[in-house]
Amino acid sequence: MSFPADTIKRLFEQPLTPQQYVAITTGTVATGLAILAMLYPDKAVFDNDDRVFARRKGYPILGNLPHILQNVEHIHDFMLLNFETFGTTLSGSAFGMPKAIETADPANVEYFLKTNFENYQKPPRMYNAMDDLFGHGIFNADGEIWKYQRKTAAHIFNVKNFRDLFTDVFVEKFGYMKTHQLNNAVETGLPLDFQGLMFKYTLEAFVKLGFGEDLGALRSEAKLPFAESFDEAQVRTSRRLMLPFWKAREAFSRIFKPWETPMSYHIKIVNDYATSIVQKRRAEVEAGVEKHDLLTRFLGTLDENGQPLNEKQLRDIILNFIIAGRDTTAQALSWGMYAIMGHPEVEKKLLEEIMENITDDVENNPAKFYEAVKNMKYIHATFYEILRLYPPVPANSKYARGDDVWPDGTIIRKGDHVNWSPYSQGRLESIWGPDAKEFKPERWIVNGELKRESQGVWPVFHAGPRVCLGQNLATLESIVVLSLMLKNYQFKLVPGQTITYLVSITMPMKNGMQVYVEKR
Ligand code: HEM
Repeated sequence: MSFPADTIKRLFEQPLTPQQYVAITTGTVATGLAILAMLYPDKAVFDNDDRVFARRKGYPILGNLPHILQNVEHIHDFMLLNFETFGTTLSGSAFGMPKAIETADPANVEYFLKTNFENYQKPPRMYNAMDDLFGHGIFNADGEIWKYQRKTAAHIFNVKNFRDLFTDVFVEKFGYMKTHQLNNAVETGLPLDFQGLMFKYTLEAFVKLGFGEDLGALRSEAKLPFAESFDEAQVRTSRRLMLPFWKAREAFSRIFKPWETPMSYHIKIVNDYATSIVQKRRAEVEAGVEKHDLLTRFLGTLDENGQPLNEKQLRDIILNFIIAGRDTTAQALSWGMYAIMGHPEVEKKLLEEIMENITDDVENNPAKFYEAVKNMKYIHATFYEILRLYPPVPANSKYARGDDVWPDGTIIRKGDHVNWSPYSQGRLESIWGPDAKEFKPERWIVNGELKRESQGVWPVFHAGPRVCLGQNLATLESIVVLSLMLKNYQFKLVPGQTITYLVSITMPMKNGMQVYVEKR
């Protein structure tokens, strides 16, 4: 049977009813989706990459996006599971996200962070998502903008400062914490939030040695509004990085969830704080007050264009250094105490070493303290082991400027995103052996000597030209604090808590950690 041409013409000329319009549109979209689902049955639509990667099977059109959404609250363990199940170099594709190659292979990590450093930069997507909080500070910069900041800051981390200034600040600020929060917890018998206290301590200590200011974080009962907003802005920044379409999602939230405080509110609070520090220092410099801290150095520095730094550049520097100096070390101390409380045999060995080296005389003399720390192998081993299992920067990302081939043969193309996971690397049996998930500081001591792993095997402080500038500072601070705490107090975990991580730029405990404190 065939329709005469004038019948077909009449059918098309008739206006469609709304029902017909909906039916035709739905039919067209459904057919389109069905065709795309056939073409992309287990990966993201338009992912036409012809390279073969080990990977978790995705969903039609959406690829791995549903897996990511399902596991967003424990993404680091999900990544670990993927590496354990499918191999140490993988790639998935997720709708709305750029092509990413994920690796936990130490040789690859060392290669792209160190050997072929020039070929890898921070991902443009990351600059964008992190811009509100980090601006063009050291963590969110490459090239000349990164170089002048690294060069300027490096001057601060010299032996003289470690011996004469840093240890002094760490011991002094511990003294305050001891006579206030810790002794108070002993006397009242009430639990305290250990992580909350560590965040206050490291903030107070870093602001003092970095910017020459006594912030009063330890004096304040409540969390400072600056710290509150700084933490929230970091969590939101990490969501921007992990999930697609962040600009649309945030615009949607502003309209449909008007009760939520917007990112701009938190950014204003942190900006006001950073700007107030800069203004105060400028006034001091004008009044002829001499200081030699990090901020003073940056006030005398020229940027990549040979210009003195403006308020925005200085604000970026302050906030980047606070995250570097506060969050990472507070988390290392919190996860560290958690691990020590769960391993009395480690605590006993630590105490023996502390009692032998940190006598009362040493405890009250920062220069001697600095020297004594150098002999304490077991506490160093414990610190490395803490970072292996609980790396404060648990995952990270780069972007390939050009084609490349990795040591394991993986083909990299210009524009690929490269993700690596110190969290997974620290827990893989293929790297650390069958006891990989156990807390064993002894693995860092071989024939009585402290052993360091290569930066590829243990990238907790990054690797190559961008290796963490503060690693010795963080190690000294952590060892001073752990020594003084364990020498003076015994900590007991309040039962019934869930201790887990919060997914953020770094790896804080999600609900803090309540402990009882007793005098030793
Ligand atoms: C346990 C404590 C710490 C850990 C685990 C840690 C880890 C890291 C990591 C993984 C990076 C690379 C970040 C990236 O570019 O993606 C980094 C960079 C950096 N860290 Fe640390 N850090 C710690 C403590 C500190 C401290 C106390 C400071 C003191 C200011 C500091 C200063 C820096 C700086 C300035 C950089 C940027 C280096 C560059 O890009 O050239 N860090 N750190």
